[in-house]
Amino acid sequence: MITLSSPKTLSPFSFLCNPIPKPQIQNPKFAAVTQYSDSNSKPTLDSDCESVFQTERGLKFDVGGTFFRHESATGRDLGVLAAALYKKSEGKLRVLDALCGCGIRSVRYLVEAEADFVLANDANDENKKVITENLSQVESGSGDEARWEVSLTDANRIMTECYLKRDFFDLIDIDSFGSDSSFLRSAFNALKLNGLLYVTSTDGFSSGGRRPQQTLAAYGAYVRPMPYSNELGLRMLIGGAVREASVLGYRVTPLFSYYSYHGPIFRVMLQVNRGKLPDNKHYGFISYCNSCGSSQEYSWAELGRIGCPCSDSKVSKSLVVSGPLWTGPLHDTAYITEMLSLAEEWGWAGIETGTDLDKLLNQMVAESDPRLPFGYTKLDEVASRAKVNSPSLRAVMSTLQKEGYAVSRSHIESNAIKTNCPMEDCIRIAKQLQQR
Ligand SMILES: C[S@@+](CC[C@H](N)C(=O)[O-])C[C@H]1O[C@@H](n2cnc3c(N)ncnc32)[C@H](O)[C@@H]1O
Repeated sequence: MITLSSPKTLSPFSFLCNPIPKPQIQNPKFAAVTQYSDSNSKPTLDSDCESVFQTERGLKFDVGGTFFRHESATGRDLGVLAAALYKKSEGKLRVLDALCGCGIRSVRYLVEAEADFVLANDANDENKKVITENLSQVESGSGDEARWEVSLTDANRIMTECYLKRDFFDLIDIDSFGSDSSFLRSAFNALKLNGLLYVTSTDGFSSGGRRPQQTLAAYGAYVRPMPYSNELGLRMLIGGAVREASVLGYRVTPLFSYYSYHGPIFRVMLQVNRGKLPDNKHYGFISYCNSCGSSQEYSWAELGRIGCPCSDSKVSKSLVVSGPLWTGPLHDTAYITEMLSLAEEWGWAGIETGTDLDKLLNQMVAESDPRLPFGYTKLDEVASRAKVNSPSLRAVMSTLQKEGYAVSRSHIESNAIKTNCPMEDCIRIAKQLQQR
């Protein structure tokens, strides 16, 4: 009988109970998941293998016929900053770039974050030439000194193989199309304790609440339409990871959460440790009342009390509830502050990759004020409820501050605020501003 021992999982046999899934490749052309059972039925990618060169943060690389988006550069910047902070504090950094495309992230983790080792993996073997060429810009080393390797297999397969070899990583980057849920379990298994898992969703349609059955299947959350749908997208992504982690006896903490409307893309950096979520804290339900515009948070123990303070006869029709999902902080303030300092030290504060990183990180710090509730309030919604023109963001924020409310902008939605001011007072302020 084979006896496997694992230093970190509850059941060393969990993998044997869940054999390696059949190869599953996500088709970059249609951003949809296509399951195939043998290599002959792989989706074709129309790759003409011609070199197409791009630059990012001064690094030149070939994207050839691979899936590459310039708009994802900010997500790459944030990943590199987190990786560099990890290397600084832990002194070592081994990265698995599990769905690497052309390998741009792998190169950046090596060059900018000074990773000791990067395993660049992509299931599409047509990407091999481009990935290898790009990585060849970095000295490869050999044997125990190897700085990088390329592998061309299914992400679940490589992560499971690494786990079985007890070859763990400090950072795993899952840059998938659609939902990353199918990769989570093997990623947790292949990650070191205290390691970082950078997860993705590009599923903006689902976070809008129009496909609750799909969100239930992918993230274990029944998501309904609410005005702050893109924040719900981040919260269901974290919530899905919380659930999957707890199955294996792990606890995840979001270090930062990033939404970009290009794609759209939802990215979250999670720190993974042993333990369970205490008393389901931060993993619960959110309600929104279409009638009065107020939102509430409920733990599992409070489910029987779901209702709305406006409690008129329309409540049952007006109230929508989503969950379970992550209701805790989206960012760790101290951590983003460190990322901001590093970005400034590197001279990255500007807009070289399309987003002003300095502004973004400052907004993330501001929106992580613990006095601010989940969600954001769109000024268009306030204006429509107040029956006035949309007030200026600056004027609303300054009035709220004068009245003693906590308020910040939201990096997710440009014409929205995060505030602990109730909707009825936002409406009053919008009316007052109109009269001036
Ligand atoms: C969003 S792209 C990656 C982009 C890249 N990380 C970047 O920053 O430019 C997703 C990649 O995943 C690959 N892929 C799809 N399904 C996969 C699977 N099951 N395992 C490994 N790679 C997969 C695709 O070939 C594609 O290159």
